[in-house]
Amino acid sequence: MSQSIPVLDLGPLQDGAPGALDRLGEELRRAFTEVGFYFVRNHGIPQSLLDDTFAAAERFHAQPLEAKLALRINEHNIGYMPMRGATTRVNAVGEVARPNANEAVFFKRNLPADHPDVVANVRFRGRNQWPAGLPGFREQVLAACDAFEGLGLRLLPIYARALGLPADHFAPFFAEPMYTLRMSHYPQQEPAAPENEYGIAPHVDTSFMTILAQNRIPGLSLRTQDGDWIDAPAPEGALLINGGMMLRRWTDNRFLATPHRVINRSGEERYAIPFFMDASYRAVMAPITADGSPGRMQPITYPDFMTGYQRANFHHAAEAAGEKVELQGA
Ligand SMILES: O=C(O)CCC(=O)C(=O)O
Ligand SMILES: [Fe+2]
Repeated sequence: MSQSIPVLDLGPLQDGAPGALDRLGEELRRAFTEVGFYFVRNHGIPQSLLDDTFAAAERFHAQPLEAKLALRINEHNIGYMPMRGATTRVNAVGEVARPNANEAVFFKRNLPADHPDVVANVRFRGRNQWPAGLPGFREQVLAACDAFEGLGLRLLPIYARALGLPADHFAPFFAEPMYTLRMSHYPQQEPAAPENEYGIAPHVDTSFMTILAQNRIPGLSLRTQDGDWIDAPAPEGALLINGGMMLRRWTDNRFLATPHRVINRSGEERYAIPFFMDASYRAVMAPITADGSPGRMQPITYPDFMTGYQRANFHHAAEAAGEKVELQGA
């Protein structure tokens, strides 16, 4: 029914206003049962930090291709993915799309070389790959990761209330959240570009929570429950948040994972910085059902889900063609 994206204002919660958490919980429940996306205002991340992070993303992508290719994306989904380097195989609207017209670089939690998971080469627990010639870049990315993670953690009590649970329900599952910061660059697509060429083809994220910062250039749209595509703009001071397959699954399909896509025919360069956040690596997510019953899906961990997802989407034909299948939000 709702054709617009709800806006949640975190201000009253910050100020300790009575009833604020329950009110936001109800707004979030509606957002995730009707739309699957919401904006947050008064989210606590300074605009200057977002601006500086966009500047860092532009500096990264302005490097010569060889410098970026030196950081080529690996099995942990960390590193640089070249322009048209991946195709969205699991296409939310069932069409065959061309390789995505964007380039992106992915970072995860910055683990030290002697971390036990790094030493054991645990999948999705690899070390970040940093560019050699960009002073200050690493510090900026780390500051952005800390800020987005902080916001994600502050939102968890609202998710708990939206599901009728005690405010601290999710805390033990997010002791050390998995996350991926993606810096995407969408070049202008030619007006004459084929219909099935997207900046990013219609897809559903894998994440529990995606916090999205966009620069001022439009291009993102989402598909409503009615099947219409509506624009998801980037209003000043607001961040856009959505849920992916992990949220849908964990909530026993009660919360939506809404398909979305990017087309950049704005005539300008578009940058976006999504932050995909998930539970801790070893946290077991058992379905949270309305009546406390076991639910339809098996309990699962992040690595089990991600490896199963990748296997399900693996096409030998794609591999033979040297094509990388996009891992959304790994
Ligand atoms: O670029 C955007 O605005 C959204 C990108 C996106 O959906 C993704 O990276 O999963
Ligand atoms: Fe996405």
